[in-house]
Amino acid sequence: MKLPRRFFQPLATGAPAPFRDLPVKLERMIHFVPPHNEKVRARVPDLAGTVDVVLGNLEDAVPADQKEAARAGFVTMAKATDFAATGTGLWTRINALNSPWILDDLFTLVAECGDKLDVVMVPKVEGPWDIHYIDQLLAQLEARHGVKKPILVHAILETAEGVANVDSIASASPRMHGMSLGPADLAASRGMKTTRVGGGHPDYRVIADPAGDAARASAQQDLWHYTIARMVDACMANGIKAFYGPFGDFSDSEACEVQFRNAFLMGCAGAWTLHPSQVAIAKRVFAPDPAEVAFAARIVAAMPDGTGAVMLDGKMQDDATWKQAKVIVDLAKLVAAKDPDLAKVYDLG
Ligand SMILES: CCC(=O)SCCNC(=O)CCNC(=O)[C@H](O)C(C)(C)COP(=O)(O)OP(=O)(O)OC[C@H]1O[C@@H](n2cnc3c(N)ncnc32)[C@H](O)[C@@H]1OP(=O)(O)O
Ligand SMILES: O=CC(=O)O
Ligand SMILES: [Mg+2]
Repeated sequence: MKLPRRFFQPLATGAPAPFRDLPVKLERMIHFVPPHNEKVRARVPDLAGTVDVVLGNLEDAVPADQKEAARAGFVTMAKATDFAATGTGLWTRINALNSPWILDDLFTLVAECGDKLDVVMVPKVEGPWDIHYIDQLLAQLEARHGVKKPILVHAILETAEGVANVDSIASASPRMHGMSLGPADLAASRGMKTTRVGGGHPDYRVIADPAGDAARASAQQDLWHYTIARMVDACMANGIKAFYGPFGDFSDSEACEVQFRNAFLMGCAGAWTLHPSQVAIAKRVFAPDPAEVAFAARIVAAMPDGTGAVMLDGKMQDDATWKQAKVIVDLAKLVAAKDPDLAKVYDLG
């Protein structure tokens, strides 16, 4: 373990110092773009103003013979749009550490557009050693190319070993931005018997005891509850953000919304959107409900210094519920700063 006083030191001479605190950003959706697909890439300048994060994906879903085209497409895409001007994050998902592409991914992207790149998403992270490797390499590349602000790292939680090491991944480096659940790779890694990408499964249920001839009540359970809870705890304990990942059935927007909402209620900041139709769902879900915001604002106003006990509509409020209310009001303010329509609805002054 590194000494605490060395934790925030740059890992290469000339690399920017790591952030002490993460930049505060609204990241309701991480929108995946296939950069080798010229048609989709052409939509990025318009897309940039409508999503919180544009991610150019270099890993799974990019055919092996198009990895180089995806990398080049990402560089073109990064240079063509001023993402910072629209308040949109620019991320990439690099190839896995054991793949033949990762070195060229990082060498090319940091050299060509390191100053525009906010976050590198790292797939199939197994433990803190993977983050340490990327951390050191990024520091060397930042130093070589004179990158001014540190590029953050986001891990995908998508292997059984990664879940076993989730706490030490979350605390591995000050470069950690957060973590996303990757239900597809995780299902495979765990030997789960499903071909779905996220969401529920009709066969994962509990049933009531037999009671004569009456039909036994039965309810579907949430396959992802345990992992999302572990991920949220690991992230929040380390001051970083948790995200739900992909929902693969684009035809079932209702189920996508339920999966996103469960993640939101559990503490996630956002989710991946793989298709334009999922962007509106993420915007709807990852912004607090106006009635909840109004009630939270009343709690904050009723306890100006956040201490004591008061009654509101028959419900007891104290220091703990004040903190709950603060989470909602702070998020509403962040959303309102970006969304004038919701700013009017929230009416937080
Ligand atoms: C499962 C584990 C994981 O790793 S998930 C992450 C990896 N997967 C991805 O990144 C997939 C990202 N999405 C895509 O590549 C496309 O959405 C795929 C799946 C190929 C489907 O595209 P397509 O067949 O064109 O769908 P469509 O006809 O319904 O599209 C309608 C219009 O929207 C466009 N579109 C599609 N996807 C995106 C996107 N991600 N971002 C921006 N635009 C997108 C299409 O080009 C199409 O445009 P137009 O109306 O023809 O002009
Ligand atoms: O990369 C995402 C996943 O679900 O696998
Ligand atoms: Mg994956």
